[in-house]
Amino acid sequence: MPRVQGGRMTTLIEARHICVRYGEDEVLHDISLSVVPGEIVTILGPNGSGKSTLLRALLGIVPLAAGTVARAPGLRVGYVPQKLVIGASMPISLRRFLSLPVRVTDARAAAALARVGLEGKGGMQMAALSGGQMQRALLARALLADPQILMLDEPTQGLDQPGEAAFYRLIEEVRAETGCAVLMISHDLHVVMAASDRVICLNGHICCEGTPRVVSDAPEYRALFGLGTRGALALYRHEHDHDHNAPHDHHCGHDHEQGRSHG
Ligand SMILES: Nc1ncnc2c1ncn2[C@@H]1O[C@H](COP(=O)(O)OP(=O)(O)OP(=O)(O)O)[C@@H](O)[C@H]1O
Repeated sequence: MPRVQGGRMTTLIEARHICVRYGEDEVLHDISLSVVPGEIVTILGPNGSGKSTLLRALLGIVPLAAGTVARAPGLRVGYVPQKLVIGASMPISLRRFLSLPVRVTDARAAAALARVGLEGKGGMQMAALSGGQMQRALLARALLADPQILMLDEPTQGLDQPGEAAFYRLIEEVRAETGCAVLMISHDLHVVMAASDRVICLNGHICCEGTPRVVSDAPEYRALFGLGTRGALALYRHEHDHDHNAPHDHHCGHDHEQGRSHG
């Protein structure tokens, strides 16, 4: 169960030894992690390493083959999916979108739009929003839940670098104002290193985790992401010096406890 100290919840979400299988494939093996109020935790990993599955397991929308996920009672989650595809054939205004699935007052909708820099844009058609505006719209809707934790699945995919940096600045502002925790998936190493309190490197299992500095110095991280400016490319090439096809016994030649800031 999430820990409670002095009447205050110290853990919002806690996964213990979770495994997820799709058919025969075990895509997540023995993952344990927790998120406490106010921290920004980023999950990094190559394509197909199970990042989205992990978020969905934490949200309770994929079944667990093993392990447990505990959420603080009544936990309010704001979920921002990777992207929302809205065809031009589905006319819906931004204002109406904000009332899906829960109707909100005009005042709350206006405040949420103002918070994400979309003041006065409620009348726009969703299909007409730019990529950056769409991500802000998704964030505005997530904020209407008054979340204790925001869960963001690669929220800046497809944005240019200034758009991406602006989006993460916005996330940090929201965290500072509301004290909500943030658990996000990102591919952008620079942003991750600048904006996260804690980084978790995932590749079916947790390869390493800790503060950005600890993780960026970890051999497991360097093997996954390469060094220096090659990093982002190495991510996709997945040059890893240990064998993930071997049984997931965590005998990867490195110490998984090293670099943990929480446990
Ligand atoms: N509903 C599903 N049914 C079967 N297999 C799935 C399903 N969803 C995901 N997978 C598989 O599980 C693995 C992990 O997928 P997941 O989307 O969690 O990875 P990811 O790290 O988020 O990838 P990406 O960076 O490409 O978004 C992949 O091999 C994927 O093909």
